[in-house]
This record gives sequence, structure tokens and C-alpha cells, in this order.
Amino acid sequence: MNIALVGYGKMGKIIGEIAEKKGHEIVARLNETPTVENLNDPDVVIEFSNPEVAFENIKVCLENQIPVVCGTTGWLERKSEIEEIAVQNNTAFLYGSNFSLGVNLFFALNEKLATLMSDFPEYQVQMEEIHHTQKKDAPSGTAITLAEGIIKNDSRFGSWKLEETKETELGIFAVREDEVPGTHSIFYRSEVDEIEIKHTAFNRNGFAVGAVIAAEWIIGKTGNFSMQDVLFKK
Ligand SMILES: NC(=O)C1=CN([C@@H]2O[C@H](COP(=O)(O)OP(=O)(O)OC[C@H]3O[C@@H](n4cnc5c(N)ncnc54)[C@H](OP(=O)(O)O)[C@@H]3O)[C@@H](O)[C@H]2O)C=CC1
Ligand SMILES: O=C(O)C1=N[C@H](C(=O)O)C[C@H](O)C1
Repeated sequence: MNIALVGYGKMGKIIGEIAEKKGHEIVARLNETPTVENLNDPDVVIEFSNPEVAFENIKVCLENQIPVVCGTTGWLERKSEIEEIAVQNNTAFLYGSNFSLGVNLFFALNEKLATLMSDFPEYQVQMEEIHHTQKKDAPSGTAITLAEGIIKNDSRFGSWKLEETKETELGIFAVREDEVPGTHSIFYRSEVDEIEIKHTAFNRNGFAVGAVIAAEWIIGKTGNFSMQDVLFKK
């Protein structure tokens, strides 16, 4: 499979190494807006850039009928526009706020726990995410997916916000520390005890492996997908 990497930073480089080890060819490594010329005729684009440029990057690829796997976070207010462009161009788009298997299992666990805890209002819910200091967006895309999973399953909450939980707003603390690859926790605290679920990434390899699996999976498909489709819908 020929892969174009749009965004060749920390993630792009690891994804490239893993894809080559699996026998794929990297036909472009871009730190600029993609064009038909610089993409070099890939089967699929893997996009890990930054929140300011992701929308335009994805749009260009989809308009040229190239399927896109995107891990860039912080641009999601325009996701529905991108999904429409994918359909209009009869191609495929897959977004994952987190491509690791562990986090996708954690997403499912989070929803199950939220359903259970929704009957016990004596437990206050609080979320926390910790990431490296170069991260541009807050809260993390993963934390937003987790918050959406709680809001969907616990009618106490209608929205999320950065900081402490207050009334119907589920709180997320976003902490920035040195080189932390990504740690997400959800706390349920009562007067007498606390339940905590936590996912800790030890490095970026899990994200990169998942992105390559998603790129292999998307070939030949049309429509809009998530990592849940790749991992759990057989
Ligand atoms: N979904 C997931 O599983 C994961 C998602 N992420 C997300 O992926 C994104 C990238 O993360 P990371 O690799 O750590 O970030 P980096 O900052 O290390 O890499 C981003 C790269 O994008 C490049 N870039 C700048 N402008 C453009 C442009 N117009 N088109 C294409 N590339 C451009 C930058 O180049 P230059 O340095 O020259 O500006 C840089 O090399 C972030 O949004 C992060 O949150 C990260 C890990 C996992
Ligand atoms: O920027 C990062 O590094 C990460 N970004 C993703 C996010 O925003 O959730 C995934 C992972 O946590 C690492």
C-alpha cells in the first residue's frame, strides 16, 4: 500500500517507521498543505498535523478522492463538513481521537461505568488528562470522546468544560507536563470513597500502530468511519 503522511512530526515519523516495517511504501512526507503533485499518488493519506491546518489538508485529499485517516485533534467543530465532502466525492474518511487499542477499550469501559454510576448521584464525576507541554489543544481529543461517552450515558450532564465539574457541566482538568505521551483518568468521588479508571500511554507506538491498521482497513471503502468500526465491528 502506498501511504502519504501529511504531517511528519512526532506521530508522522513513528507511523512511517511502523508502516515501512509492515511492507508499505511511504510516497510522501509532508509538513505543508498537500497538493496532487506533492502527494505522489497514494492509496491513502494518514493526517497527523495540527488543529489550524487539518481541515484544509483533509479537504484537499478527499476532493482528489484519496481516503484519509486523521488523528489530528482540536478541529472537530468542522468534522461534519468533512464528512459531507467525503460522501460527495465517493471516498472515505476515518477520524480517531485516539488510535490505540487500549484507549478504544477504555472508551467502552468508560461508557459502561458511566451507565452504572448514573444511578448514584452521591458520586461526583471529574475528568483529568495529562499531556506533554508541546500539545496545542486542550482538552485532548481523547478527553472529549470520554466526556461525550459520559454525557451520553448519564443524564446529569449536558456538556463538558475545562476545569471543575459544576452542575450539568462535566469538568476536565487539562494538565501539561514535560514529555507525558497521554494519560486520561475519570474519578467518581463520594464522601467515603473514590473509584478511578485510568489509561496511561507509555509511548506513542500504540497510537501509530492503530493508525496504520486503520489505513489498511479503509482501502476500498466509502463513507465515514471511526476506530470503533475498525476494531469492534466485524
Ligand atoms: N489520534 C491519535 O491517536 C493521536 C493524535 N495526535 C494528534 O496528532 C496531531 C499531531 O501530533 P504530533 O505528531 O505529536 O505533533 P507535531 O507537532 O510533532 O507534528 C505536527 C507536524 O505537522 C506539520 N505541519 C505544520 N503545518 C502543516 C501543514 N499545513 N500541513 C501538514 N503538516 C503540517 C508540522 O511541521 P512544522 O514542525 O514544520 O510546523 C509538524 O511536523 C496533534 O493534533 C495531536 O493531538 C497525537 C497522538 C495520537
Ligand atoms: O497530542 C498528543 O500527543 C495526543 N493527542 C491525542 C488527543 O488529543 O487525545 C491522543 C493522545 O492522547 C496523544
